[in-house]
Amino acid sequence: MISSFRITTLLRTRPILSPNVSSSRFNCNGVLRARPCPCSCRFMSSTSTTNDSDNQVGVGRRANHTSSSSVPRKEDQLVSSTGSISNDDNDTKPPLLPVENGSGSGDGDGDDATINSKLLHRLFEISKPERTLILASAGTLLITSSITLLLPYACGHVLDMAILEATSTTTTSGDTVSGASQFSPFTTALGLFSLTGIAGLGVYARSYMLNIAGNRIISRIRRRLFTSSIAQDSAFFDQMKSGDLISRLTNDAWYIKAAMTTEAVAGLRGVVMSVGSTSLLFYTSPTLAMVSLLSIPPVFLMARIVGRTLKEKQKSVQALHASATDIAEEVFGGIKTVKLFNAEVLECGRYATAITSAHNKEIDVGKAQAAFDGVVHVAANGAVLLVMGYGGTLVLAGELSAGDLTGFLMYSLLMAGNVSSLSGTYAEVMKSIAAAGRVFDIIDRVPQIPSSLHRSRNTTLHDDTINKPSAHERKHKESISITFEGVGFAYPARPDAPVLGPNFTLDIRPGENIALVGSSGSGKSTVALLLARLYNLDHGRILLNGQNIKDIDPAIVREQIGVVAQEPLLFFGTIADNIRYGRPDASDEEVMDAAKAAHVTHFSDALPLGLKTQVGARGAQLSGGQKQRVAIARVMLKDPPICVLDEATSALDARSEYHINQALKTMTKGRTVISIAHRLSTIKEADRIAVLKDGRIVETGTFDQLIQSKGIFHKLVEQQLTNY
Ligand SMILES: Nc1ncnc2c1ncn2[C@@H]1O[C@H](COP(=O)(O)OP(=O)(O)OP(=O)(O)O)[C@@H](O)[C@H]1O
Repeated sequence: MISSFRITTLLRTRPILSPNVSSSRFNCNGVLRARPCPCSCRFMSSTSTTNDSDNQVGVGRRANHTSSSSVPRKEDQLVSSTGSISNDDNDTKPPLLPVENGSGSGDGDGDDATINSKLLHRLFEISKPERTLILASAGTLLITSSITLLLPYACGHVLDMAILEATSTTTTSGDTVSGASQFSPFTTALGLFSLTGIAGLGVYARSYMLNIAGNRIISRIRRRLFTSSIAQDSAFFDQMKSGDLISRLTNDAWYIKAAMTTEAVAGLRGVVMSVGSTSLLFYTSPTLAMVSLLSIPPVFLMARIVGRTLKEKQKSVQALHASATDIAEEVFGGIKTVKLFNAEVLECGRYATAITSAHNKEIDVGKAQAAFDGVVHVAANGAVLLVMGYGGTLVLAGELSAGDLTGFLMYSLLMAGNVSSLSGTYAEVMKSIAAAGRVFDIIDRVPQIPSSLHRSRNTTLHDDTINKPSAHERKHKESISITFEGVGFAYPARPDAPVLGPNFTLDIRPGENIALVGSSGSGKSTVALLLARLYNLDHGRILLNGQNIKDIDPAIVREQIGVVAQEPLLFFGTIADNIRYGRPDASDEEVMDAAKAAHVTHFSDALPLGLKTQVGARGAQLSGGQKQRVAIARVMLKDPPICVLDEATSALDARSEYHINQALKTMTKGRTVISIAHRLSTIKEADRIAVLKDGRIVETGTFDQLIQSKGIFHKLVEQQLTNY
């Protein structure tokens, strides 16, 4: 009677896996786990590293990290990524956007299992440098798991000793039984506590090492991803949403980090603890062990079904989050336009729709996960209760001691907890595989046009060596001739709407200043973009001094060309930083000279910090004309042999324009200049004017010749003069 009462009391002190309380929040000692998950999910600690105690018994402890807000952001360094580059315009074009098959394996073939194992293999590869740390942290499992596995045995033993003592006391009517009096449960507990202290140290070491490994891994992934993204050609960026790229850099990279650290060790711990506790179950009572293992088949079956669903659904979740991020980014970048059009409500609605669909999809994922948690919960608790019922009967029949049953129940709980934890790990790894597919899709994408990152390419594809920009070699540039020969081009995003061609031909002599005119949208800026090889041609050739640009390293081509764009983009930093963008190794004096020549000092001198004044994100703190002057100074500092001035002075007042034109005249002396212009003031300065219409040059000549010929140019000028 007494012993069965004590067993019941003891069992009551165990955490009861109530359906109302998420067992994920407890360790096996029923202690509420203190650290919340970094995202707003309902689960507890699973931050950057594992902090889970080995004692974890509860089920369904997985965290659901799909919220972008949950993901820590980190500025990353630019590193080199190199690879084989197709340099052939006539190559079969690769898909503009990464194929969303999640294979990330480059070939995209194979069944699901093959793709998963390829991706896992690559994840291991990417984590290789942190192998020692991860293995060391896994090694701590030997200590912590052994101690954890010892505790149920010790508890059972303590209980048996206590029962023995109590029974002896009763039967001897007050006589003390020798030996039993020396047993003190408290001293035993104290001894076990010191062991737990050692296990605590092991948990600390594991957490500490995984934190380091995790951060290094995520940093490496983000650097590689950023490098591969930035290396892509313009056609890629025309179609890829920047929000999607950011989402891959943040959310997806975070998932991979979790898989390779927290989940990997959690998985290993799950295996060690499951195998350990199962062996001890068989050691204690093989019959009871068989009963308790009944829970495993439904858990694994469910894990397999749910794992697959999760992987697929997770990809949509990430894509939907990317769309929402894209909207946010666009709105914040264009906040003035939004406000000027009172479009706050519209934008809030747009964002709400996007983020709601992302979260609805997440709820969908949650449903699958909840069903899984439910099955695991019932299976695990069912098995424990079965053991309790059957084991209790064995105790009553005298075939099992109360201590053994207690130890057995504790091992059952350990096993159930770890099996469910293993299934959870499987589900998380499936999500990480989905994320890895999205990340490797970009990392593996070979740009059609090599970027300057590939210049000093003597390393392998995924080398992490920091590829510092080579020191600008400032050779004295000779004038360069430019020839467009039978060019045909349509933007890859609009392949059915040719902009130039089918036979766009133009010869520009070395040192010539040619003005390109034509109606809006006729393709003038496109000519400059093609010259700088930001896009590949559909057909034809562009020659610099007779050499096809596709046979020259694009970085070298771009070094020869300075473009002052219609809407120049400045970067966050000071005015001086932005000018120095033209030539990073320029001295302060050279920056100052360029600033003076481009009349930047006219406005910067009036600012308290002069050239050290911050321009804000995208140069938002400067006026349009000021931005143009900084952009001109940037090109002046670059000092290239070919200058493309795309409405370079359109935002300037007449006086500034006059001064800058003088400076540009000095700067462009002896250089080949393409002035893309609508304004007469620019056109008149040109040596020759070429009129662009329907994708080809329809007239060329000097200003006077074209006026006299009374052709298209004459009409354009007339229209402009009438508008004045
Ligand atoms: N990235 C792009 N993707 C698809 N189409 C584009 C892209 N950039 C420009 N276009 C289209 O190509 C055509 C030529 O554009 P381009 O900017 O070269 O004209 P432009 O003559 O410089 O015009 P403007 O004088 O107005 O600046 C336009 O119809 C434009 O809509």
